[in-house]
Amino acid sequence: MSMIAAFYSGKSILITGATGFMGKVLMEKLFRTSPDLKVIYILVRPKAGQTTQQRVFQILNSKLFEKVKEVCPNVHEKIRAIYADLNQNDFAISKEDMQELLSCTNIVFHCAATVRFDDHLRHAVQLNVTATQQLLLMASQMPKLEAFIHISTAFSNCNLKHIDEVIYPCPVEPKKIIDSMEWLDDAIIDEITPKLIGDRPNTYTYTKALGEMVVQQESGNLNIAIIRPSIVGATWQEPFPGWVDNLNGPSGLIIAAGKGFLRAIRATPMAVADLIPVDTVVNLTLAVGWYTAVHRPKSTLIYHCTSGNLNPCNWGKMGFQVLATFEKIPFERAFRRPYADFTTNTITTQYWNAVSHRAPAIIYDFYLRLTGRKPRMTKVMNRLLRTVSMLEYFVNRSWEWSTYNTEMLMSELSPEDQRVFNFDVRQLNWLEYIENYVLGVKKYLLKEDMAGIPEAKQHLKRLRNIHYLFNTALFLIAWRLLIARSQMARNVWFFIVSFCYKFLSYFRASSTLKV
Ligand SMILES: CCCCCCCCCCCCCCCCCCCCCCCCCCCCCC(=O)SCCNC(=O)CCNC(=O)[C@H](O)C(C)(C)COP(=O)(O)OP(=O)(O)OC[C@H]1O[C@@H](n2cnc3c(N)ncnc32)[C@H](O)[C@@H]1OP(=O)(O)O
Ligand SMILES: NC(=O)C1=CN([C@@H]2O[C@H](COP(=O)(O)OP(=O)(O)OC[C@H]3O[C@@H](n4cnc5c(N)ncnc54)[C@H](OP(=O)(O)O)[C@@H]3O)[C@@H](O)[C@H]2O)C=CC1
Repeated sequence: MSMIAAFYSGKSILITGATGFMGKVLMEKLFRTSPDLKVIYILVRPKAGQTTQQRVFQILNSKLFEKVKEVCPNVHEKIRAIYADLNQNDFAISKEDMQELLSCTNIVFHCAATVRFDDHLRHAVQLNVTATQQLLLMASQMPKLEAFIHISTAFSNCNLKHIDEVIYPCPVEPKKIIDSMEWLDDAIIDEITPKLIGDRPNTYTYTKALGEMVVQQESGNLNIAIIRPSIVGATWQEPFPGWVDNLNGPSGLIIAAGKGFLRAIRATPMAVADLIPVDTVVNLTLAVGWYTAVHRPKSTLIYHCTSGNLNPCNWGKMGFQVLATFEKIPFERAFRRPYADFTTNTITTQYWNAVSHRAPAIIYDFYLRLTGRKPRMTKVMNRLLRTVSMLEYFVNRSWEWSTYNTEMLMSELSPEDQRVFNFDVRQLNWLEYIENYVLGVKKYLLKEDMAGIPEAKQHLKRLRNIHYLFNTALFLIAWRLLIARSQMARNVWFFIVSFCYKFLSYFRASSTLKV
């Protein structure tokens, strides 16, 4: 019997960010492996016209939860959605709900965050720093609390090259930042943001680093651990391979490449692609929850959940495998044939952006206008290129994360726990994983049917023919213009034509002789 699974039985667990990518997989695994847990409280806000209950209903009725319903048929009764907005005081939780949370919670998993790179500093601080502080305050009032697990990111210290499992302080104290956000106006915040984030690339990584400092400073007597995942990708094994439900990280780029919008990227092929499957992160998180509660380490332990130092893969290999998978499993209605290149040169990037991205978008929009439709491709392309430019920082550098605590924890697990809560990335076969990832993007994000693959392949053939025709026409036009202007070009042209004519005449004469 798994000790970790047994540990969660009968427990009341509080999860923030349960409606997010990682939160859903965390809930799924908990219900599937510990169906006897008492209750999972989730802090949810209404969104996109859905009430909190409707959101939970939708999650539980999704494909991700199909296996859970077999193992834990009363899952609806074990999940308690609590109306909450982490941007508000006391999270806008009602008094009764707050009382219940404070008196019953045994374990907290804090996953909620804004993961947008371009979020305004005020908002990123509110969610990634202030809300963490408030949650810790709540946790300190929970008499039954056994462990508080905070999800950070391996990139919180991406300004460093080698990162240990320790908290690195930021120059300005988080408390000062929180206070200043109360009274500074947006214009001043905009002005000081570059100075505050320093050599980090965005407000996300900066505020996640501040969040860690808050955890350290406010930990008091709590049993706390911090998990730092790198780039979280689709599921590797559980509950089934390839599950993904948002565009973050590589998923959006896989779509953009598969649909033929993105054909070149400024990326270093040899740089380490530190991707980590979401189920691996969740398995480590649950193991850390158990270890922190049962072994009560004296200090806050940080666990790196990364792949680079144990089973490295680089962006070149990853890009190549993504492209190879498109050959077998193409996406439907592609704009152009998927083709791609990595370049590390800024001028080449600008050239590719103009020739391979913007020009086809402009031509397509011209075609849309001619056929009486609204042009849209240039706008889509501009947004895509903006997104790509924000991700470039992460595909042109390599980091080294030490993983002593993570490896120590692995050695502490029983063989059964190592199997059920597997977070050993050395067992990951990248080629297989990437193929399943692309397939998952097609099925779960794009919602495309496998039956459409032959038609998608036909469509790609048509695109190839259009591409050849277009290039030939372009060549002939360019050549014609050149001939009109240059005597030398004319001479070359007549030489080629007469050579071809002689060759054909010889060929015809020799075949006549044979007859
Ligand atoms: C020698 C080798 C030869 C091989 C040749 C192969 C070459 C291949 C070259 C190109 C093909 C590539 C193939 C793919 C290969 C894999 C390569 C993958 C590279 C992946 C890089 C990932 C780096 C991630 C780093 C993460 C580090 C930190 C990790 C964390 O801790 S947090 C989680 C990460 N967070 C995020 O990812 C959030 C990022 N997103 C944002 O911040 C915002 O969305 C935004 C980018 C600022 C855009 O904001 P907007 O205001 O414009 O609005 P919105 O968010 O609504 O989105 C706008 C439109 O953009 C779409 N979109 C959103 N995200 C992505 C995305 N990641 N990729 C693509 N598109 C995205 C969104 O859908 C909107 O679209 P619209 O509705 O049509 O307008
Ligand atoms: N994805 C990745 O590549 C990585 C993620 N991480 C970390 O993992 C954690 C989970 O990330 P991930 O699941 O990918 O992120 P998502 O963006 O998918 O989920 C974020 C979650 O936070 C919730 N949330 C945001 N704002 C509020 C609010 N004001 N009130 C209540 N809830 C709110 C969201 O709720 P709602 O659905 O209502 O918006 C959602 O449930 C984060 O801490 C992130 O920093 C770390 C490394 C990499």
